[in-house]
Amino acid sequence: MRIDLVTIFPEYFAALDISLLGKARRTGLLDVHVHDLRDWTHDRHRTVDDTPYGGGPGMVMKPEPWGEALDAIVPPHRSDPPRLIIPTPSGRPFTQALAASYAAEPWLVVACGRYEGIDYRVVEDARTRMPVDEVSLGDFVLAGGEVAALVMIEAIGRLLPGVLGNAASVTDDSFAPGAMETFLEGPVYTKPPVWRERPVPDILLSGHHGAIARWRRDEALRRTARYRPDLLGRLAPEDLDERDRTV
Ligand SMILES: Nc1cc(-c2ccc3cc[nH]c3c2)n[nH]1
Repeated sequence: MRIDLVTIFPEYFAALDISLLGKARRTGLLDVHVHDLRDWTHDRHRTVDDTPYGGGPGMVMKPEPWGEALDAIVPPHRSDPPRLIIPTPSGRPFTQALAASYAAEPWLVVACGRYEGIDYRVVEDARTRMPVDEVSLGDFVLAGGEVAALVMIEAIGRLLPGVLGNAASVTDDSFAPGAMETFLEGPVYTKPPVWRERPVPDILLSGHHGAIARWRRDEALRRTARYRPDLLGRLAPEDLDERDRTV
C-alpha cells in the first residue's frame, strides 16, 4: 500500500519511521511519502492561508497550493486514482470497519488541514477525479489533521497482512468484524502470577481453554455494558445466552 501525506508540518510524520509502521516501511509493506504543502507556493512567504470569506475567526487554507499539490501527486486523468482522505471534525466517523476498508486500498492520499480548514473547492475539485472521504476521529477538535492522520495510518497499517506478528491479534480486536465486533476487549494479564498482592484470575491459569474463552467473553460483555452500553444494542438476542443476563 502507498500512502501520500500532504501537510505544512512534515516533521509530525517522523513517528512513521519507528515501531510497527517503520518496520512495515522498511520491509516494503507500506510505502509512505510525506509532502510539504509549501512546496507548491510561489510567494516569498510561502503563504498557504488567507482570511475567510463571510468573516469569522481564524484563517482558511488557500485552494491554489492544494490544487497544485494534488495535481502533482495524482496526475489528472489517472485511470487508477487513490482515495483522498481528509480528516475533519465534520466528517463520517472513522471506525475499525472503515480502517479495514482502507487497508484494502492500494493507494491513499491524506490531506492534513490546519487553521479553520481547507477551502472547500479543493474537496469539490478533487471529487471530479478521485473518491474523497471526509473523516472524523471523534467528537473533539484537534488543531490540525496531522494527528488524525497518524491515528488512521496506525489503525490501517496494523491491518495490512504481515505487519502484525500475530495475525490473531487483529481478529480479537475490539470492534473487529465478527463475534468481537460488538464487545470491548476485556482485561489482559501476564507474568508474574501475583503482583503487589494482586493475583491473576485463576481461570486464566487453569488451562481450560473453553472456560477461559467464556470468562473472556463475560469480561468483555461486562466492560462493554459499563463503558459502551450503546454497543449492546447491536447484539441479536440469539447472541446472548442465559449467563449473559447475569453479567
Ligand atoms: N475528529 C477530529 C478531526 C479534527 C481536525 C481535522 C483537521 C483539522 C484542520 C484544522 N483543524 C482540524 C481538526 N479534529 N477532530
